[in-house]
Amino acid sequence: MDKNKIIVFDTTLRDGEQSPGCSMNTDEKIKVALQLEKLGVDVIEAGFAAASPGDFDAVSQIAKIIKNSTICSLSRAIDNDIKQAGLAVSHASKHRIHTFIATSPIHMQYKLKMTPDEVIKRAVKAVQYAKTFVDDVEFSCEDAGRSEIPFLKEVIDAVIEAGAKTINLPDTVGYRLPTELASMIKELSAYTGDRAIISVHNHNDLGLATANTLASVLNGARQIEVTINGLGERAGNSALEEAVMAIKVRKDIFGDLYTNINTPELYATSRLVATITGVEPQQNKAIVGKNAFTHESGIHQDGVLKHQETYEIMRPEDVGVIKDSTLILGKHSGRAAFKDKIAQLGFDNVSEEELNNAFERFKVLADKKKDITDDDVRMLITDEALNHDKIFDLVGLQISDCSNGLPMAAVTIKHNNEILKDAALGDGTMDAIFKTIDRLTGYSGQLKDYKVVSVSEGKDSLAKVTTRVSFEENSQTFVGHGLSIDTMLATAKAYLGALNSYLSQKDRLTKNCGHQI
Ligand SMILES: CC(=O)SCCNC(=O)CCNC(=O)[C@H](O)C(C)(C)COP(=O)(O)OP(=O)(O)OC[C@H]1O[C@@H](n2cnc3c(N)ncnc32)[C@H](O)[C@@H]1OP(=O)(O)O
Ligand SMILES: CC(C)C(=O)C(=O)O
Ligand SMILES: [Mg+2]
Repeated sequence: MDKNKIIVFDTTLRDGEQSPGCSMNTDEKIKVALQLEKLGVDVIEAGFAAASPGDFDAVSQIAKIIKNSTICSLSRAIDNDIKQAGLAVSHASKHRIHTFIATSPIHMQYKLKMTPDEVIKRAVKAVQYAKTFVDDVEFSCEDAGRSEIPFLKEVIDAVIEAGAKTINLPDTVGYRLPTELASMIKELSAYTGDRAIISVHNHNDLGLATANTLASVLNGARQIEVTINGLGERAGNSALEEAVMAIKVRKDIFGDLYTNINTPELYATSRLVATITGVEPQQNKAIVGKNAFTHESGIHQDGVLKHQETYEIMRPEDVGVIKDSTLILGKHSGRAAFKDKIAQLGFDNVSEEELNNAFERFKVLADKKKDITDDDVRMLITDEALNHDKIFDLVGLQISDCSNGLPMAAVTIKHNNEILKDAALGDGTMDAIFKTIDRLTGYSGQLKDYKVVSVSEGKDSLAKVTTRVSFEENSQTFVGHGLSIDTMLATAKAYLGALNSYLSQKDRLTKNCGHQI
């Protein structure tokens, strides 16, 4: 084992997906997993296989596709959870089961209603059962941050004896301060020695997740559990991009410690996750926020122009932010320049069909919009990749809405080579669009969330609409994406996109596991 290597365990697809409104379908999860592999993540926690047929399917598909990262599934210390996890990851070339049970007095007494002895027995049994499926078993002491150290030592001894190779000590509720966690990890990693790898998984309830992760690394943790954009339950998890860049930038502190992360892929990964989930990182978010490398005030601009390092501790290109793009695209650009720009932006898995469609849309856009920015191109390509399952395809939209009139929408949709047309009145233009689409498709969606952002600046900016819709009572929500210079057109596309996502997931689950959603 390399003592200086920090194993990066990404849990965007599991803990990240636990963020309210961040659920992804299998296709979307596969896209994120492929990007995480390209980023150089060591372990991808692809989901919680026993949670639902959709989760099981996503973990299994990812296990079949990813070659270079270990694929892991979470499971409670319950036989059926472990079995589902074992079956789902079995296809992977490198696979792991991550099983857990809470070890803090408050969780054991009130949630599990178990004595500490029962918890140890259950933990041992879980690890032993997981070992019948895979060799690589990780055990987590949930709420380790509020657990008693002597008890943690007992659990550690017992699960290592049962075969666990990684011991995760999560600060599940983000309670600890860096000094406290540093001393806990120091004591427990010294206690564990070479018997297992100590991992940390810190939540951000007090805004200290990354500080806690770094303090732990300096005190013996050799695996960090992190998420892209810091997504995760409640206030989120420690952000992968923050922890990795801190280790890289502060060589004076971290010495020979290193990760295998290909940092120029960080920005593209962050954009992909933000686009798929519809959850944008705040503008001032470290590393990947819109303002992370923007200098507004004169003194700062003067300093950066004279010597970049006066106000920048890392180069934007180190994290994949391309600032001064030399290749400007406009209405006279051809396919070659467009293709080149896509490669420059880091997209190397684009199919010929996606490229051609995006190029056609780029030409239409270039007729309407003077400057095509890198963000416009990035969005066109991502939008093509996310909307390829066009079971219902929007062909035309007409709307009318006056302050004293009746909001009306007329929609034309292509479905199975048939053209469907209808019109409806609504309480507003959007309502009229949704009602017409519902009537045409025969599916009645409930809109749970709607967001519109402008992709770049200016009145002619592209509008990017994200909808979150559920199509069955109290069921999972599906995300749809729409991109257009016209916000209402983008809205209609996003609503149909959510329906297409629902239908293709339903179809996939029926084919793959005989389950209905
Ligand atoms: C800190 C974390 O992030 S933990 C991971 C959180 N992720 C998830 O919960 C994934 C989504 N969850 C789900 O889909 C569901 O909760 C399921 C399928 C996992 C379980 O559903 P249900 O069987 O209906 O149980 P429910 O969610 O109501 O309650 C959880 C049960 O698991 C028990 N439990 C919780 N953690 C563990 C554990 N690690 N090992 C064993 N049992 C556990 C609880 O005590 C409770 O048991 P009880 O019903 O006897 O009181
Ligand atoms: C299941 C564990 C690792 C977890 O997510 C937590 O404790 O926060
Ligand atoms: Mg967690």
